[in-house]
Amino acid sequence: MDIKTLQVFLSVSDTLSFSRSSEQLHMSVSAVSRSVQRLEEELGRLLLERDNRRVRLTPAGRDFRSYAQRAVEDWLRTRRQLTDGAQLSGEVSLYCSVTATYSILSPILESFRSSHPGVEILLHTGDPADGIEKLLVGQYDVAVTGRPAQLNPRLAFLPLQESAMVFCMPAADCAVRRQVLEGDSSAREFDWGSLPFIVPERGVTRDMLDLWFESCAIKPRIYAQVAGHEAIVAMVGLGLGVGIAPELVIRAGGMAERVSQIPVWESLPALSIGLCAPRKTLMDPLVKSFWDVAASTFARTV
Ligand SMILES: CC(=O)[C@](C)(O)C(=O)O
Repeated sequence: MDIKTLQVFLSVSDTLSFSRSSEQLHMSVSAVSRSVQRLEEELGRLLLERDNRRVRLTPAGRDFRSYAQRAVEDWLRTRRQLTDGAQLSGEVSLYCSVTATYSILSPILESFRSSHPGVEILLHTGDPADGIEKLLVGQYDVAVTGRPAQLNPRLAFLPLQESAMVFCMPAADCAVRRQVLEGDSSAREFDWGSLPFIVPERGVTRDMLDLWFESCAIKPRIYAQVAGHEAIVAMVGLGLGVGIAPELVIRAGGMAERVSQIPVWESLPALSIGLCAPRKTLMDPLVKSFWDVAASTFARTV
């Protein structure tokens, strides 16, 4: 049994006519009929009932038809992916945080590498807050970033995963933790202004936090401004202050045990994490194929 045989069977099960299928497939009627017959012999079951007037699917034929449809679709898709990928060669440059390399990029790269073996990925890590700027000056093709409230119209954004933004404090007993626990952080009147805050230097999450401070009428005490959420989580874990970070970064990093969440009266909006690229760059078939693989990888997991 081969794919061609399955295609012949599917055609006859659609047209319910050997002669119409023979025209459709550019084969002789006897070749179509032989092909179905050989399939039936191989399976030891009758798939099509024929009499002089008409052709009908048997119950076994109906079952086999759904298998044949799946097998043919699967084959066509795989062939398309392999041939598309084999034809493409070149480089795609990516910019993202260390956390994003293993939590977001690794499943994408796994399928991309097998479907596009000729394409090389150049990966650079750094503060995700710089991603958009770097794309706009043409330094990279694609970045993993949080979605800004206002996206520059020259950029496209593909959302892949949502992550809650979490306020965190040191998990071990220390002065900062005691200071938080002295009051009720989930109450509106909690004194946030006296806590040493470790905040992102700039970027989407810094903007979110500034808005939050403003809407809650809090004048924060900024203890440190750092690049990258991993550094915030590490500093909080060391007992230096309280901070914010996407839950994904806390969970994926090595300090998850050393920080704990601070309950809040009003939470920050969730961060939409995804791929960002200049619209112009997306017209490059290499970049577009990476984008498409990312979309289908995450469509399966979300
Ligand atoms: C925005 C982003 O890339 C992450 C994974 O959330 C991060 O590293 O902060």
